Amino acid sequence: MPTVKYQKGDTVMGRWPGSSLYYQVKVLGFDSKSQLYTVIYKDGTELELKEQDIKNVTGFQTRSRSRSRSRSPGRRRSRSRSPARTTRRSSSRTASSRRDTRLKDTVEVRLSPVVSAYVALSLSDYSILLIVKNMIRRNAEEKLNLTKMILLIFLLFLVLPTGAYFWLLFLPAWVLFVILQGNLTDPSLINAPPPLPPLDTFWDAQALCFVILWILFQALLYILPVGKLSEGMPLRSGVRLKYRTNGFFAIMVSAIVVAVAVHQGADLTYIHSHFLQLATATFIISVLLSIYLYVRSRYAASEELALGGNSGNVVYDFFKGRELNPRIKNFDLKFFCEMRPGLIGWCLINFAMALAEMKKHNLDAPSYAMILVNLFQLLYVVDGLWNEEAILTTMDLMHDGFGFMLAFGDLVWVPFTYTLQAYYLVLHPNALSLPAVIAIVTLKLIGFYIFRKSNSEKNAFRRNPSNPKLSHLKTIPTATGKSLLVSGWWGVVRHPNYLGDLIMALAWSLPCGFSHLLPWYYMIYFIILLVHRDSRDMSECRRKYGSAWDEYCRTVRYRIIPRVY
Ligand SMILES: NC(=O)c1ccc[n+]([C@@H]2O[C@H](COP(=O)([O-])OP(=O)(O)OC[C@H]3O[C@@H](n4cnc5c(N)ncnc54)[C@H](OP(=O)(O)O)[C@@H]3O)[C@@H](O)[C@H]2O)c1
Ligand SMILES: CC(C)=CCC[C@@H](C)[C@H]1CC[C@H]2C3=C(CC[C@]12C)[C@@]1(C)CC[C@H](O)C(C)(C)[C@@H]1CC3
Repeated sequence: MPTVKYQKGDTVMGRWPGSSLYYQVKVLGFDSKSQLYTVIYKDGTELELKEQDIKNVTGFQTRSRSRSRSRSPGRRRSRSRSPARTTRRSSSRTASSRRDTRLKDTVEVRLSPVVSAYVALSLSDYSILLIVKNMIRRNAEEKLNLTKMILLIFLLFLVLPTGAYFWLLFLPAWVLFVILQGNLTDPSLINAPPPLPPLDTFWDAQALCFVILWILFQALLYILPVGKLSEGMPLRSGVRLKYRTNGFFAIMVSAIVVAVAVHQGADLTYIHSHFLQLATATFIISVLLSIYLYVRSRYAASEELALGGNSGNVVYDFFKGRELNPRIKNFDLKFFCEMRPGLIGWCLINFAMALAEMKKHNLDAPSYAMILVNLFQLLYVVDGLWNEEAILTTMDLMHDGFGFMLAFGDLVWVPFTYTLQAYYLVLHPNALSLPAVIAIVTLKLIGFYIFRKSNSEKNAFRRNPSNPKLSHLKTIPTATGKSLLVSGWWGVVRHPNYLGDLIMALAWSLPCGFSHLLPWYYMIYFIILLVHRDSRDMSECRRKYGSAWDEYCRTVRYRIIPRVY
């Protein structure tokens, strides 16, 4: 390699992809075509890095002594000494922000593609594989722990590229399954699926027109120059995109329009009687949208792509999503789909189910159970839209590509499975005593309080770390320049917002009673979703923040439920 800067066999410092951490690596070779160096970390991990992600060891040793003791992140355990190890915890914002400024020069991260054994995996999935690898080793060392092993198999299944094929088929099939179950007198999540209805019952052109009209109506409300223009978090390029956060306005206008339509004689119980056809129509739209997203992502610049979902495996990338913020002019497709048609549609469907219940059982008013489910979920959605800006600091908006998973999740999964409790109650009434109502309402309020307070605390901190209202909170500085909250809600557990969300989910299922598992589906799904998101976030944060994250985990020991998990 005569003209290249680093030679085969050189020991250099290589940037760990997606972070600002450098580890000692050995150069194995250089590919002049791709201009990438193949390097090997101490634990045997091979990666391909760009020249700009490599530095001389000498510069590092003079800058910081502790750096020389680093190991690669793949091997790092909680006690490891990694380059970004921070032992000092700062309770003063000034101290941490001073350090933040000093470290600014290490913030910019340019990723080099990972091309090796895990070619089809995203980087976060790659980190999950490393966790799984560690778990297998530890499980072999310790005694086999059944729960850990189940989690392990589940995680492996989620990250394997072949998993994408499975999920592509499973998710729509599951929506169909629960919708068909909800129509049975004796639904069951564990019995064999009911026989498929004839194919033509799935299709209804009118249902498709209604869905298209609904999406266009929401798009119109979204583009109206009403409400705040909020800034998203800085992208890798440093740019901050602007988002029209007028979700609360959108749900208010939608409510007025629906009320006027009902007053004019529109029969919303159509939604209950054509639930399957509406779901099919929305599914078709989500598939078309995902195809469009995939095709346009092929023309997107590399800095516009998410870190995951760019494996080269078409099915996997189609499923995960490649482009981070696909936009048509200022119209942000991901933000719109996540916050508008499905979310507001969820409330519309719930309301229609309440009307269907009244019609079916000749009631003057919906049952207590139906009222509770409607009000609880309405509160959840309205709160999400009122605090719409906070969504800009969540994982989906900041890190995930927009592909089938989110398009289908936002447009089909949310409105057609999150409404299952209300859908179930139409045919399966459940009488509630007053004390039961009071107990369930109390539970919901507790969950909501934890959820809202913790989300707002993190959002306020991420938007302005020097916010005087947060100056009493302890923080841990990290090598990226961002700090981590280590007291307040984020000092109780690592995901207090998930805890609040789970308590609320419990309060949503309780009104439906215990006769069937179907209305508990959301609770079960949600536990799986949040446990998975938590591990994904853990590995993502470990990769980003290195040993500062390990220190956070040592200080805040539990993930979601204090002293339990
Ligand atoms: N109903 C549903 O179907 C559903 C599904 C999923 C999620 N949710 C809800 O949506 C909300 C957002 O969830 P999310 O999954 O996006 O995760 P999140 O908890 O809002 O975001 C995780 C991110 O927060 C930052 N963070 C973590 N620990 C921190 C600390 N100690 N101090 C400061 N920042 C910290 C990290 O990002 P940075 O460090 O990069 O900022 C991390 O990646 C949650 O309330 C969740 O319950 C609802
Ligand atoms: C297809 C599958 C199984 C998964 C896709 C996940 C997707 C449905 C969720 C991922 C993030 C979720 C989310 C909300 C709704 C469901 C998701 C999009 C949320 C908009 C619900 C309202 C809340 O107030 C919120 C905090 C704004 C939520 C943000 C995350």
